[in-house]
Formats: sequence, C-alpha cells, structure tokens
Amino acid sequence: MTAINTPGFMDQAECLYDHQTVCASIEVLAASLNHDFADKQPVVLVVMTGGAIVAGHLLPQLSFPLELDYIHATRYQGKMTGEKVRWLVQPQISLIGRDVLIIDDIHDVGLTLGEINSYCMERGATSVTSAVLLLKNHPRKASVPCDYHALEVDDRFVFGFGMDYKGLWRNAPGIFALPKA
Ligand SMILES: O=P(O)(O)OC[C@H]1O[C@H](OP(=O)(O)OP(=O)(O)O)[C@H](O)[C@@H]1O
Ligand SMILES: Nc1nc2[nH]cnc2c(=O)[nH]1
Repeated sequence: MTAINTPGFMDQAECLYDHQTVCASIEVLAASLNHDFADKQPVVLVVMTGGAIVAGHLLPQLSFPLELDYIHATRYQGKMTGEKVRWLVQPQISLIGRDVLIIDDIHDVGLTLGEINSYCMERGATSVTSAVLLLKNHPRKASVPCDYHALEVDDRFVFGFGMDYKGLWRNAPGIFALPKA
C-alpha cells in the first residue's frame, strides 16, 4: 500500500460512495429534515471535527430557521478504535427548552451520540434528534440509535467526507475504505 501521506494513497483506497452519490444522499436527508423541522426552530449542533463537511453540505439546503453552534467531542483521536468520549468544546447557546438537532458524520458504536444526547437533555433540551451521514452496520451498538442517516456502510473503517484515517484525508471527496486484504 502506498504511503498514506502521498497522493498515490487515494488511488489504492476503495471508493464505497463517490462524491455525487454522497451529495445526492444529503439532498434526500435535507428533504426529510425540512419536512420534520418545518415548524421548529432548532439549535443545530455540529460535532467537530468530522461533522464539519456534512454540515457544510447539509445546512444550506435546510429551509427552516435554525441557530447554529458546535461541540467538539472525540473518542477516536486519529485511531481506528474508540475510547471514552473526551469533551473539548461545549455549546455556547443555551439548550433550555430547545429542540436540538445534532449533525455528525458517522454513527458507529453510538457512544459519542449517546453521550451528546445525555448532555443536551441534562442541560434542559426539550428534544434531541440526531442526523448522520453514515450508519455503520454491526451488532455492537450502544443503546441510543440515530434518528436520520443518509447512507449505510458495512463494518469497515471508513474515511473521507469529514472522516479521517490516521488524522489525514478528511478532505477525500467521497466515502472510502482501505482495500480488503
Ligand atoms: O459511534 P461512535 O463509535 O461513538 O463513533 C462516532 C464518532 O467517531 C468519530 O469521531 P472521532 O472521535 O473520530 O473524532 P473526529 O470527529 O475528530 O474524527 C465521528 O465523528 C463520530 O463523532
Ligand atoms: N474515520 C472514522 N471515524 C470513525 N469513528 C467511528 N467509526 C469511524 C470510522 O469508520 N471512520
């Protein structure tokens, strides 16, 4: 395998969803959210860092009034297996009495979204809804499911469209995986 820090690395990665397919799936997700949030004025919390790119594509397609903030919670930190969730930045907007919409790149085990859900409810949110680009299918799920997802992937480590592989390639234009051995 070509070194990860060379452009040639991407030639060997397996493309699971190309840019066009990812963008089309985000359009469908936006349509669902526009229907379901039409009469709400949610606080949207983007989960950094991975949620940045999906949020950048999704938010301009949302047609309801919203307030935007972000949180930085991480449990993988450049690795391929997660540990406990570390909070780096908490939201600045009050969540009391608010409908909260969380945007993230992937629901894997679900521990990150579970912890963010609890955090928002403890701070007085009326409801917490989560929307992710990718739902990873496997039997190791924590108890909190995500409410909306745009695409599904098998149980492989994926990167691109916001998600990193060893800290790199969040900028890859679709969803990629390492080639199967
Ligand atoms: O469902 P889980 O198993 O909890 O994993 C999902 C989380 O993992 C990734 O974040 P990561 O900790 O890698 O931080 P990052 O967003 O900075 O990449 C991703 O952005 C989700 O927030
Ligand atoms: N980059 C990346 N981050 C994750 N966080 C949880 N699962 C994944 C994954 O498959 N890829």
